[in-house]
Amino acid sequence: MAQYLDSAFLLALSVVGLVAFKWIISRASSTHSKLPLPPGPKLTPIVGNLFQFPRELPWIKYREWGLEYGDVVYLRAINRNIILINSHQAALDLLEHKSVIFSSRPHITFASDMCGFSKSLVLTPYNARMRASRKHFHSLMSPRHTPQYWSLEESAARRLARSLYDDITSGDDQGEQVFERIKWTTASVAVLIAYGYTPSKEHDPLLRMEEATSRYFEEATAPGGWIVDEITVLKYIPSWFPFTSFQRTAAKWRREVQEVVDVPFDTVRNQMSTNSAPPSFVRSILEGEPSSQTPEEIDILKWTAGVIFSAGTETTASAIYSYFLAMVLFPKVQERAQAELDAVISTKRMPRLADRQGGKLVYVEALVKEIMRWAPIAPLGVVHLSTKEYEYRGWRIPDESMVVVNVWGIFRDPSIYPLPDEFRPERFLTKAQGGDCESTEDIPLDPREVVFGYGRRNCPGQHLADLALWIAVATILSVYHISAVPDSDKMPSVDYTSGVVSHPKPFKCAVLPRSEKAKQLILEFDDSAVAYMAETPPFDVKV
Ligand code: HEM
Repeated sequence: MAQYLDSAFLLALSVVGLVAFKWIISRASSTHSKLPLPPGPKLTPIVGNLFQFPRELPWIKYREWGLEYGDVVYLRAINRNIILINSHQAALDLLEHKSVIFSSRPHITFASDMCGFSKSLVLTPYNARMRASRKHFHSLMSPRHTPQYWSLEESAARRLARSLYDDITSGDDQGEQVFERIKWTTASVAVLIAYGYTPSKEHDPLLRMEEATSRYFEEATAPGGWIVDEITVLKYIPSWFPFTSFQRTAAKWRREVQEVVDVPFDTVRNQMSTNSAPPSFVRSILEGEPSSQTPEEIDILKWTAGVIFSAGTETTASAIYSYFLAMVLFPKVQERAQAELDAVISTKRMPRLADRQGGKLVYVEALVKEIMRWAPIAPLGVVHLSTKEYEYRGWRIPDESMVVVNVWGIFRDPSIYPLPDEFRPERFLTKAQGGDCESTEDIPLDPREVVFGYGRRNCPGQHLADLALWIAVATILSVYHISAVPDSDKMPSVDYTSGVVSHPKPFKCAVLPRSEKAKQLILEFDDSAVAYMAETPPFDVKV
C-alpha cells in the first residue's frame, strides 16, 4: 500500500512539475511580435483561464465574454492560446479569408495518437491527407451530386414516420422513443450511403459498433477529459503503472475503431469482386480510381467512408429532434407550415424533395433555417488551429492558437436576429411573404452560412444534411400533429446537452396522425422497399 501511495504521489508531483516546466519553457522560447493580444478575462499565472471555462453550456459564458471584451477574445489554458470569436465578420475574416493560416486542427494526444482518431477527417491537420479526403467528399456530396440521395432520404423520412406510428400503436403515447427512432433513421442513412448497407431494425451489429465508436470519439476529445492531453509524456508510461487505465482504454478503443473502419469497407470490396455491391460512396470512389491504389490511398478512403457515420448521424438527428421540440413549444408555427404544405402539395401524398425546387414552400424553408438558428447543433463548431502568427485589427493572434467560433452566440445577436430566443421562421420572410422583413435585402444572415463552419474545413456533408432535415421536417409536418402531452401541467423546457454536438434532453410529446388520410399515407410505406442511392441523379434537377 505504502509503495502504491509513493507511486501515486510521485506521479502527481511529476505532473505538477511538468506543467510548470512546460509553461516556463514556452514563455522563455517565444519569439512573437510586440503586438498586444486581443482582450479577455484576467489570466492567472501558469494556468491562465483554465478554471474559468464552464463545463455546462459554455457558449452562454462565451457570449457574455464577447459582450464584455468584444467579438475577438483571448483566453489561455496553461500554455494553449485560445481565440474566441463571437461575430460572423471576425469568423469570415480569419477562418474564410485567411484560411491558409486557420485551417488546421488541434492535436489531441489521447484521441489522435493513442486512440488513432488522427486519421478521422475531423481531427486531421491541414495536410495532403485532409485534402484527399475532402476531395472524395466533394466528388460525391457537392450540390451537383446530392440529388442521387433524394430517393434514399425520402424513404428514410417515410420510414421514420412509419416507425413513430408503430410506437404509438404499441403504447408509446408520450414520445419516449422519438429520439431513438430519429437516431436510427440518420444512422441507417449513413451506412446506406457509405457502404450500401441496410441495417436490421433492432440491434444491428454494425450500427452498434458505429455508435460505440462515435461515443469513444466524443469522450476521447472532451476538453479536460484526459491528463495525457496536457502532459503528453504520460503516454509513454507503461500500462501496468498505477493510474494509467487510460492506456488500456485507448488500446481497446483503437482496436474497435480500426475494426469499424475496416470491416464494412472490406465487405464492399468483396461484394465488388462478385459484382454484388449495391451503389454506395465506397463503390463509387473505388470504381473511379485506378485499381493500383497505394495502401495510404486505401486508408484515406476507408476513413473517409467511416467519418460519414461519426460526423453525419448525431448532428442530423439532433436537428430533427429540435424540430419536434419546437413544434411542441410553438404550435402556431406548425399550423402555418402545415397550411402551406396542404395548399402547395395537397394532403393526398407525402412531400418529395422535388417539391422544394418550385420555391413555393417558403414557410417550410424558413422553418428549416430557424431550426438551425434557434438550436445550433454544434454550438461552438469544431475548433480550428492556426499555423502561423497573424496580425488582426492590431492584435497578435499567436501561432498554434485554437480558434473557437461561438455559433450559438452569433445566433443570439439581437442586431442580426431581433428577439433571438423566439422561434420565428417569419424573420426569414418578407412582408409580401407574410414575414417580418420589408424586402429581401433585409432578410438576416442565412444560418446555414454559420452552422456548417467556415473556410477550408467547413462541413463537407452540409448539402446532404440540409436536404435530410428538409425532407424529415416536411414529411412529419404532412402527416403528424406534434403537441404537448395532453393533461400534462408542464411544457418541456429548452434544455440541451453540452457536448460538441448538442441535442435536446429527452422530453415528452404527443405525436398523432393528422387525419385518417395521413394514417393511410403513413401505413403505405413498405419497409422492405429499400431505396439505395440512385445510380444516376433524377432528371430536371436544379442545383
Ligand atoms: C445538421 C447537420 C450537420 C451540422 C450542423 C454539421 C456541422 C459541422 C461543423 C460545424 C463542422 C466543422 C466545420 C469547421 O471546422 O469549420 C463539420 C465538419 C464536418 N462534417 Fe458536418 N455537420 C452536419 C452534418 C454532416 C453530415 C451529414 C456529414 C457527412 C455526410 C458531415 C460530415 C462532416 C465532416 C467529415 C466534417 C469534418 C470536415 C473537416 O474537418 O475538414 N456533417 N460539420
